[in-house]
Amino acid sequence: MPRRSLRSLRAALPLDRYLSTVEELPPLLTSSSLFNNDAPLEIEVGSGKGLFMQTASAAEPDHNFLGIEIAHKYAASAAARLARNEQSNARMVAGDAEPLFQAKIPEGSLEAVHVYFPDPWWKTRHKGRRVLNEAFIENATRCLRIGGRFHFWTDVLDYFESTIEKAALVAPNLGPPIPEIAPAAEHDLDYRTHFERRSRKHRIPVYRVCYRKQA
Ligand SMILES: C[S@@+](CC[C@H](N)C(=O)[O-])C[C@H]1O[C@@H](n2cnc3c(N)ncnc32)[C@H](O)[C@@H]1O
Repeated sequence: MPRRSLRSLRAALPLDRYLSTVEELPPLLTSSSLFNNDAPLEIEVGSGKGLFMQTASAAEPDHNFLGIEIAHKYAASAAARLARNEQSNARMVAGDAEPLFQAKIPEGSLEAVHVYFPDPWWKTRHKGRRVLNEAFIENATRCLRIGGRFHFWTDVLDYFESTIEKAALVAPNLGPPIPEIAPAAEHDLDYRTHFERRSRKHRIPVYRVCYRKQA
């Protein structure tokens, strides 16, 4: 039997509760404005097809999850996953995370920021386009509550090392980098993200770190 395309799946699902453009967002992004409650808010930057958003929001029903994905096609696909699972504690924004962290997220408000397998921008002249630049690291740290977590995983060693160096310089209050261990995966949904699944299945090393913001 032929598989249904992403497009036809999306057409059948009302995504209004799960997908917003930047223009449709409230002035400040908080649990109260987005989910009408005061549960801890976690944000994923660059959700891709949304595996993390699906599994994390199901595993932590007492937390809210906002995924920010610049590619509308992927943001809609991730939102469709959440809609299919009727995940009331998670939603997607189709847009650029950087200005949102600069202007729309209150200081000290977030439980966690997740950045998994950000685009590496391999060429030296393009590395300035990496989402984990100094300004973003500073803004994300400012938006975390004391004790809040910053997770960063990648399979690009140079990106991993330079981000750790930048964080130590511009956001010393993130504290020391704490290595994270990925659990064994028995099922395709056991990976943190689609890119993590791909890397591990191809035996490509993955570098994982978590920070906890200090007082
Ligand atoms: C390499 S993919 C990884 C996707 C997913 N995190 C995973 O691990 O499977 C990086 C994603 O980040 C998104 N992205 C890049 N820059 C972004 C930005 N400034 N704001 C939001 N999303 C961004 C890209 O569109 C892409 O979907």
